[in-house]
Amino acid sequence: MVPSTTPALITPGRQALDSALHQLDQAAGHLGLDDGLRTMLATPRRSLTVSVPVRREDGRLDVVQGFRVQHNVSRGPAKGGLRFHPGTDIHEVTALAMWMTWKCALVGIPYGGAKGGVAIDPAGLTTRELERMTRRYVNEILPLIGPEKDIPAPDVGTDEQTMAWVMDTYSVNAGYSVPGVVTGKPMTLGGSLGRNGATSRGVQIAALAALGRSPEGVTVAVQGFGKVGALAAQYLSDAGCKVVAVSDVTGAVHHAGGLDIARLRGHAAQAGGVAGFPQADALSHDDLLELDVDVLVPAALEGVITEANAPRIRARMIVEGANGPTTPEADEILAANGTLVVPDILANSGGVIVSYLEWVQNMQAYSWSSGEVELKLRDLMLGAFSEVTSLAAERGLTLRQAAHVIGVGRVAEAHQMRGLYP
Ligand SMILES: NC(=O)C1=CN([C@@H]2O[C@H](COP(=O)(O)OP(=O)(O)OC[C@H]3O[C@@H](n4cnc5c(N)ncnc54)[C@H](OP(=O)(O)O)[C@@H]3O)[C@@H](O)[C@H]2O)C=CC1
Ligand SMILES: O=C(O)CCC(=O)C(=O)O
Repeated sequence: MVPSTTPALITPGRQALDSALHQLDQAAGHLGLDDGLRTMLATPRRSLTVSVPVRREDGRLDVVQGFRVQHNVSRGPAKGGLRFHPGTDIHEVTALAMWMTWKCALVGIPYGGAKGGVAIDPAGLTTRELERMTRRYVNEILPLIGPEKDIPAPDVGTDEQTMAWVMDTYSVNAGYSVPGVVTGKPMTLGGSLGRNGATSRGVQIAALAALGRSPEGVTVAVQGFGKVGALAAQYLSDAGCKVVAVSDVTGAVHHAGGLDIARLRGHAAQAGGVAGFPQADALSHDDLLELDVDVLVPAALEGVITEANAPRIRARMIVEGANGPTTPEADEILAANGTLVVPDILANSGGVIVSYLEWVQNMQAYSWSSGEVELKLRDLMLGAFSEVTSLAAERGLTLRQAAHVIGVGRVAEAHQMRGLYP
């Protein structure tokens, strides 16, 4: 079922899609789904590629590609983030949209899966250029999105300011304010308490649940120090773990006695990255992934744990803050070596869970306290965690296989009940 690809055409995005299709194929096998339904689940429902003109401050006109893929809408409106990254392509966005479908089904929120992206480096644009580009991209995907159709949110390279521009562009076209069209918004535009740190809080909840013992002194390495990685490091450190290493594009830093994460966040904000943090030694990007730690949290991009480095991974547990950081070949090696992998669609589901809570608040024009949001987040995540670990134990599956069997199974059931599948 995994389509064959010419080696010369294999981009990181294509590799991510191949991984997602492989995981679907395995789950479909466990569920005994027939070929027609498998093909339906492997195929995005809607897939849009757009050209986005970007007028630069010096008058130049660049044209970049943008995408929005709705992988599945059988359980509700499509939901998923917007990624601004130079390496983004249609394959990557399709893979990320497919993972959103299984993630929403796994944690039991009434959404399908989507993802969007623009192949651009936001750090290379001025704020005005970024705003113009975002608004133009949103205008291009306008027919697809809406609070009852498809609701974007932040991902790599986007933030609450981006979401504010999405909300405004959509609202200007509608003629009235539509806060429910996007989540991860600033509080002043209808954002939810707790959304900023939600993915990281979820990573902490998943890691502590998987550890099943006191976090005191548990050693952690975190790859990626953006929205997810920095706060995951903070929350794990707050819980008593010793975060010994973190990295971002500027480099990796290590301190065996434990990094002061609050100080490191201050340094990264000032210096533009973690490199050069005075209370730590420099480390290579590759070495960070191979440190002898209790917990490794990949929180950057896909395909960083592969068959090449998996045999050298010494972490006892991997908690996937990122989407798709581990390839299927690496998964097999890690399973054989006894490394527990808490899979992305479970470990990083805190973000979309609180996005759902934000959307529910928007649709009711009502707001919940941070305590209420946190309680609902914990309930949904721990409920899914317990279902995944029980099924894994019962059927002798890895946590990723069990999570996919549950997520894919729920979507397949929705198709069958609706009769969309003849
Ligand atoms: N934001 C969210 O709510 C959710 C995000 N995710 C996933 O989490 C991951 C991170 O997203 P998010 O934190 O939002 O993105 P950000 O853009 O906020 O941060 C990405 C981070 O990754 C770093 N990075 C990129 N490449 C490398 C590399 N090769 N080695 C080390 N660090 C690297 C970046 O470094 P630098 O800053 O120096 O560029 C940055 O610190 C993605 O996989 C995303 O899909 C999953 C669920 C929800
Ligand atoms: O919050 C959301 O809606 C989606 C977050 C996201 O893109 C993800 O979970 O990968």
